[in-house]
Amino acid sequence: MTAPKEKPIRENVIEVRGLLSQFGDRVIHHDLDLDVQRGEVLGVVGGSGTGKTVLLNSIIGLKQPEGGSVKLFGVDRETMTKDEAAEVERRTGVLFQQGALFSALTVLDNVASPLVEHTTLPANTIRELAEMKIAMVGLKPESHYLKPAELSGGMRKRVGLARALALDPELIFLDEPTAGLDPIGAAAFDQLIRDLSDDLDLTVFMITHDLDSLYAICDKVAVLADKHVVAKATVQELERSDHPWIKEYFLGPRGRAAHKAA
Ligand SMILES: Nc1ncnc2c1ncn2[C@@H]1O[C@H](COP(=O)(O)OP(=O)(O)OP(=O)(O)O)[C@@H](O)[C@H]1O
Repeated sequence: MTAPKEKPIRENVIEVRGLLSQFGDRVIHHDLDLDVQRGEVLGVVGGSGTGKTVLLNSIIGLKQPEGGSVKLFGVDRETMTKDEAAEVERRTGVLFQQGALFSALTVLDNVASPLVEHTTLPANTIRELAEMKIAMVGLKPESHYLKPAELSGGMRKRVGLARALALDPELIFLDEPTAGLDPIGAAAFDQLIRDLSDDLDLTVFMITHDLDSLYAICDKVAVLADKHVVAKATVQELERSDHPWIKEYFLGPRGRAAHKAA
């Protein structure tokens, strides 16, 4: 596996400032700041229920923040026009935790669906583009006419990734992409994400509990605790942190095992 290389600092693709997220009286995020630079593979970690998915949803616009601001590609979510929102959506891909594939559609039609929705391309071009994305994530043409129920968990993740890549996004969001995969499948999926980021200059926002993924492919890791991002740094820097949760996470038995394997 190729270790992440040091990259020059580039413009922010995601810029979150003073985010406040609540459900009723329950505060999930308070004064949360986060920057993600172009081309960066960012791992997002934190204890269960710390609000990683809520953060993802707030950035992609599925949850309206109660305060603060979220900018994508330099455009503020709150004031963006309908056209700007459509443009941001076109430049962004999302792989949800459960894959969120359409169960009634074949692999090919699942991957083609964003192209059907967002472009006016002729059907044969859409089909060719979908076939290319399916090949790009390492699936064979035999998978084209299978339905999601006929796929393994790893294949389903790959189809979800192919669909997230359908519109050639510059930024993708992945919610626990390797959850449920065996270690070999997870390592292969990690490598695929790293290669895509390197080859396509893709910015990746990846929620994960998988320490191996952090060591193998992430340029930086953002840690969610105490309702905000308490650190954003390389894993090597985080290993030296004094924050109790970070210490426990990286220097506990699983962290040490991942460190040794990296
Ligand atoms: N629609 C909702 N209504 C009310 N509370 C919600 C809603 N969605 C999330 N929450 C709450 O927000 C908190 C953060 O949830 P979130 O799913 O973001 O956690 P997470 O860090 O992704 O957790 P995990 O690692 O277990 O997936 C949780 O306490 C959850 O119960």
